[in-house]
Amino acid sequence: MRENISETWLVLISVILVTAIFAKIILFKLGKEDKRKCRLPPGRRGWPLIGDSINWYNAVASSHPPQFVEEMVKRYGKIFSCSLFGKWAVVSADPSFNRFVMQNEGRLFISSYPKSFRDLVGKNGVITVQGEQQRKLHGIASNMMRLEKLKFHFLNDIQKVMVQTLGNFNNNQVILLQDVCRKVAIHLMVNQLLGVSSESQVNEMAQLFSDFVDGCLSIPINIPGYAYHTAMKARENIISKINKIIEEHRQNGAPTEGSGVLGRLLEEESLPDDAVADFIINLLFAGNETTTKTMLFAVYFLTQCPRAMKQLLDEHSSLRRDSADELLTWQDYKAMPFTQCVIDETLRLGGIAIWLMREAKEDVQYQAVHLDEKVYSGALEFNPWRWMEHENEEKRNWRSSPFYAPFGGGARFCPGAELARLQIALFLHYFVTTYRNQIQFQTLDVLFSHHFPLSKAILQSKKRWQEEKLENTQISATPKIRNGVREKIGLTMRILLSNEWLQRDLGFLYWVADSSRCKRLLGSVEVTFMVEAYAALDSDDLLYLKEQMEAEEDAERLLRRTEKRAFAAFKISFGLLVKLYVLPCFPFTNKYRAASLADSTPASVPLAFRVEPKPKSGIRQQDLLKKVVEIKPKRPRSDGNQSTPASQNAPVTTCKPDHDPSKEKQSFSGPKKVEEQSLSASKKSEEHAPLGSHETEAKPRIENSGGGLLGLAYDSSDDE
Ligand code: HEM
Repeated sequence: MRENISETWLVLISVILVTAIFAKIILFKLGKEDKRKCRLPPGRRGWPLIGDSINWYNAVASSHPPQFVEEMVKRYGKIFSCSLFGKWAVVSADPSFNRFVMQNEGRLFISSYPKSFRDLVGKNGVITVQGEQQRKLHGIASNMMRLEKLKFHFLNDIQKVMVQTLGNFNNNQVILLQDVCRKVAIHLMVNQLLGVSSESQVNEMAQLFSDFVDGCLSIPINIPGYAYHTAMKARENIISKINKIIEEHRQNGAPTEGSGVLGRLLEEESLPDDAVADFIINLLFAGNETTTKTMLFAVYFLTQCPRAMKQLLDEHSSLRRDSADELLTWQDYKAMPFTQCVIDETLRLGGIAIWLMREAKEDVQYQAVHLDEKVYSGALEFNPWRWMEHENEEKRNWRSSPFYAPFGGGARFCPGAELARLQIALFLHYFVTTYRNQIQFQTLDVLFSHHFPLSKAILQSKKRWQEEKLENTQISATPKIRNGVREKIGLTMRILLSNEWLQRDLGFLYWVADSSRCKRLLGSVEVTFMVEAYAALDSDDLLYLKEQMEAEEDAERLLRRTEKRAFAAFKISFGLLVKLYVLPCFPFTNKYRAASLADSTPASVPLAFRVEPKPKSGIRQQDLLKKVVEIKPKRPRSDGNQSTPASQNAPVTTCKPDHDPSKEKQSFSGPKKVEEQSLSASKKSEEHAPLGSHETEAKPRIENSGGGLLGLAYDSSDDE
């Protein structure tokens, strides 16, 4: 009996609990639980506690960050409310309201950051302080980096660092573009903030700065092994170095030149030591990642848009000094109008500072106006020429325009804006003029590793790329992206045969990296051409092969068998390589020796081709190759293994007319044709699109959508 009673109670309690939970869910969903809702703009509460946090996060981590906001704007209007990370938030995509919020900093709204972040960047820095103190520090920062000071204190130093850092990259190395930009930006920071210039000191500080910056955007777990912990340690070390410099400065007086922002701060201002250290660390945080990303995105967009690249190169070639050691002058910097358009367009489309947080009873402000089609026609295209249009003159004023605010506004307007623009312009100058041959005719494969830390496999692959001393063949890799999901890597191989470069697509392989879910999935394997067979054969072999191929069907059978074997060899040789999703991108000197394929994979090499050389016949090698490769390529499989877009993300950025993947898919008709195809596309667009013109065929197009902070992508030839 007792047992029965307690069971009934248990059931009753469970029913009450479940009902309460459901009631809570329903109330949350109806938005009735929180009375404040009626004071908020239209919107929704979403799921209890979680609200829209997952949707928000998925969008921000995807290749199209504004996606969530776009959807909400469609439903509720440009200012809406939602629940993010357990708090009510107001999100604004309205230019005028955004401006109002920025102008009312400190009055109606305040900038706010989590405690873990404040602990790291320092409680006394310009970013973290409020009110009078913020105004004071902001004034100092703006004064230190204002336009008139740049020509005296920064112009030459930036160039020296640039020349030195870029010069340290060896042409025979495969270097990731993001590594280049990161290194340049960090070295600039060390030099300009601390005035340090000796190589060993710069390297030591660069490592500390780099550890610090990594931790700023990481999960705040202060336990050894975590990036945040490493960053806290780096912060301590940076502070002790700064204190040492302060001490030296007090003992020896200011150095005559090159004392950096720190030296000038000590000379001109009277801040307490701990405030000096936090001031420097705040600048480091605010200036480093933003500048790195802008450099990276600028080169990425340019490589997707040969017409813009050409115009930029022309502009900079006309500035090139007689002697390589001669530095650019301030007049040179002022004579870069197109470069300024490229910078503006990169800042607009790249979404570097994609959202700014303000607290006013837990409000969030979001800026999505840069990609608003109503404000910018062809908003998702990289179109630097738009900034030359008369109608955009007003809009372009990045200090006051409500439609273009890459550096924020109001009391927290970026004090480093002019400096950043100078750095990026000079970076573009030295980058494109130094590496023009590598980048002029090649697509630079830039890959963004924001989402994932470099895995061991990637590092191994990178090492392998660097170690291989490959001749006669160049390989480039391109990520294939569909619906915002990085699906696989496409490899293109160029082989030097009889002084002519043949170019073939090797197929797309292996790992699917689902950027929104941070997962790696195994994709299908396809090889469409027997390129490896070219590599393993010399022209005599090919002639012999031709003789062997009397009957069409025999030839086809033989080729199919060879293709299979060649692919097996390819798989072994490149198995590791193709798992890259951080790409070798620059300079384009990866080489592959034909023999190395055979050497490394003796069991799988197509033995049928290992024949005695025959005397040369009059048949032209390229006709023969044409014949060989015109055998119908394997069609890509469309079975369940084929990688499918796992996310609902909108597709991503690409520049269409200059890179037409459909051409790559055409049957191969001789090396010249391939070269012509790739060159004529860019040539045509150059010829038919004069400066400032906007014919659609010449204008680089960003397909579907894009421009997010966290990812950009490429056309997928699979889509056809
Ligand atoms: C392309 C590069 C850059 C972009 C896109 C950028 C963007 C921004 C934006 C949007 C803000 C406003 C943040 C807010 O309102 O909460 C800001 C603030 C700031 N930026 Fe930049 N920035 C860049 C480069 C730099 C550089 C090179 C420095 C200095 C070395 C710098 C130093 C600062 C500082 C100190 C603040 C905080 C100002 C304050 O809170 O009073 N930035 N930046």
